[in-house]
Amino acid sequence: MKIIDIRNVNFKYRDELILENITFDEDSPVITGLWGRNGAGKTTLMKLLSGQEREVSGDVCVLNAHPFNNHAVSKNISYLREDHHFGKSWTVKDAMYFASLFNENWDQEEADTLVEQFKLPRKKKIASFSKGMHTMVQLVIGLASHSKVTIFDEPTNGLDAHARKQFFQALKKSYDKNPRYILISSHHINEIEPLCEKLLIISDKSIKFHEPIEYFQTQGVSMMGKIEDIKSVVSSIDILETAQIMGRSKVMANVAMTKELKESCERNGIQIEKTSMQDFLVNITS
Ligand SMILES: Nc1ncnc2c1ncn2[C@@H]1O[C@H](COP(=O)(O)OP(=O)(O)OP(=O)(O)O)[C@@H](O)[C@H]1O
Repeated sequence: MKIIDIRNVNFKYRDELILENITFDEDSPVITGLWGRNGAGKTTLMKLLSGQEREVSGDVCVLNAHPFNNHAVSKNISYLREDHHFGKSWTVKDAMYFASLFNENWDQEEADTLVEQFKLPRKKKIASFSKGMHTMVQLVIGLASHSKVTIFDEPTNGLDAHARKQFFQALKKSYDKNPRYILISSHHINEIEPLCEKLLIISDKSIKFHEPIEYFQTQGVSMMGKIEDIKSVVSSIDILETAQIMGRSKVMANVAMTKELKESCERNGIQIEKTSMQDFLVNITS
């Protein structure tokens, strides 16, 4: 059974095409990072996967079923986003109680441990919490639910560095204990890189890449030298960006950092280094 199977999906808000011909699948538990520039359609894709929006055409299949308006499948999907509302008078204790009723794989021990770790007061109203504390309540629910498909939409927005680190550690621990499909969006690729086994990149309304993290760890190089020398080692179509620095050319290229390429650069007097993943992604989606 495929966990996710998305075929030729198009989605519009009114007449505006937001996602076009989206196709990807996943058949094993994995932590996948979702990256794209502002307005690229990350939240929209997450809403389609969690059954909160319906595709205009194509087929969205999650856990072998169409998730839109389908409680049988959506009970196995957790979608956590910043503006989630809790009941006005709810405390953490209430939120955890309701979450335990709606999530059949709920792990109370993990929820208790996380509430302690995040130092969330159990009996105070969530409505009186700071923005970061409010987010933490959702993160605890997202993790302790152990849903087969768990989707975190920019989960660390508004969290301080310490809380972000705690969340990432908790996510890894929870996943190791119970591997499942986890999709996590973030603009800060460096933060999620150590956690992710794959990256899903959206650009121009479509999936640009759905690759293991290792692909992004080798792809994308920065070269400095004479442009004619650089063009002798990489093809012009792989050149993403060129700048002039003190009479020399600085080029970012969409090629893998291989031993052969390093050696060719050495022979041609070209300095070469791996670009940061963030720079590479920004350039490849420009
Ligand atoms: N309810 C809506 N009605 C109309 N258009 C919408 C709606 N929600 C989102 N959009 C549009 O859909 C596009 C994709 O938005 P989406 O929120 O999915 O992007 P995103 O990648 O999550 O962006 P960001 O990184 O800024 O959060 C944007 O152009 C946005 O304006």
